Amino acid sequence: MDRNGVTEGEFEERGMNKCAEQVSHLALDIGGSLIKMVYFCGENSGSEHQQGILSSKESCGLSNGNTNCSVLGGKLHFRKFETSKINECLEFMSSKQFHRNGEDCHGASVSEKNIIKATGGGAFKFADLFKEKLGMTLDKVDEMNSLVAGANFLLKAASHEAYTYMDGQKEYVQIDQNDLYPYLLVNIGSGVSMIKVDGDGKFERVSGTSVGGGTFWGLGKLLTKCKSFDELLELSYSGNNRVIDMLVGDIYGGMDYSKIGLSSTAIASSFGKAVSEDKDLEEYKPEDVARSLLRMISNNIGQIAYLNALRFGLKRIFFGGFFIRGHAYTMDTISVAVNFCCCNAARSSVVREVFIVSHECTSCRSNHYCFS
Ligand SMILES: Nc1ncnc2c1ncn2[C@@H]1O[C@H](COP(=O)(O)OP(=O)(O)O)[C@@H](O)[C@H]1O
Ligand SMILES: CC(C)(COP(=O)(O)O)[C@@H](O)C(=O)NCCC(=O)O
Repeated sequence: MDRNGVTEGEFEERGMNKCAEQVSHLALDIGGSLIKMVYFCGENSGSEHQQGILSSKESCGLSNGNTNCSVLGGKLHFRKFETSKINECLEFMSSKQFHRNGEDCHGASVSEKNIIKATGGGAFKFADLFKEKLGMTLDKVDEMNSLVAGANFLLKAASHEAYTYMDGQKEYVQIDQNDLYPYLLVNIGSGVSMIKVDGDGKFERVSGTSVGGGTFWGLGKLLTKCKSFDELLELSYSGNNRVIDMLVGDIYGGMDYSKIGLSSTAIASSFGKAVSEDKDLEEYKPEDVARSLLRMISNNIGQIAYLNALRFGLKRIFFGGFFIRGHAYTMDTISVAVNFCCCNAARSSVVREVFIVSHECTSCRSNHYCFS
């Protein structure tokens, strides 16, 4: 896309340079697969964003009477880096001189400015590296606490943040703040955590599974030779899982097993066809393998989530984490898995609503949130 003769990459780059002096908040989530970075970049005075919803004090989180901050509006920028390429993240931070930012807002000492909030396992693993390379100290924040606080905040403060996804239809839901709790939060990252949330700061991690986003990407990489996660996702769009999965109909001669509520098209055994067919991996199309894998993992997560909702009598499940990435087929499979379990449960279903929490800016659909 071209904006006034400036390509998108340049646009972002120029914006970044412009805001190098104006970054007022910076925080990191260093997970098993990805580093997620967020920073707030204020707009110059006189810009069209003057009417920003963040006042100078609010945007800087100040309560000490310091009104030096000139930020009136701006953007929350989100960036991601692969955790295995942490040096790219360090180089980015260094090139943007993040460790020198904040004077305008905080009037803080150099040592105070060099402390940044960080969550995820990497906040522990890489603390020394950040100190050594950038002179920054990571102020570690517990990842479950952050996850729940973030989900509660988004669900309450941002409209159009959660949506249901069924049969290709994305439907944003209006959350009644007085009827939010309890809910099950399913975070699909490298692994999967399932958390029962009862209120602000009131939660319990009730379950999880190691078969998560890392499994999809790891197995997918080995089986398809894809070089990137996006390539693997793209591939799964065009695949047909029925080529490799063993369906109920394959076992029952094309018929449903209606007595126990299984249709002929239901997957009886993921990758099961590969057992009876005398084929090597190379004889299967990578797109079919990718599709089977995505269905297997998404189904499994959906089913475990459903069982945990049933276990605690929860009527809502929210799914989040970078595995989903707004990918239609992933969301559809998760929704179908939950509904499949509901329909097949012996007693009446408890789960009534399945929501996917979005990751994008709800106003411009890009990877930053706009405050204007
Ligand atoms: N660009 C990407 N590179 C690698 N993994 C990605 C990417 N986009 C989405 N993913 C998926 O997201 C998962 C990581 O999700 P995330 O919520 O960031 O977890 P973590 O905190 O463990 O890194 C990966 O395991 C992979 O399945
Ligand atoms: C250890 C973790 C909390 C780390 O979070 P992540 O980086 O995967 O987002 C997560 O990977 C997890 O909950 N794994 C599942 C472990 C299990 O319940 O079997």
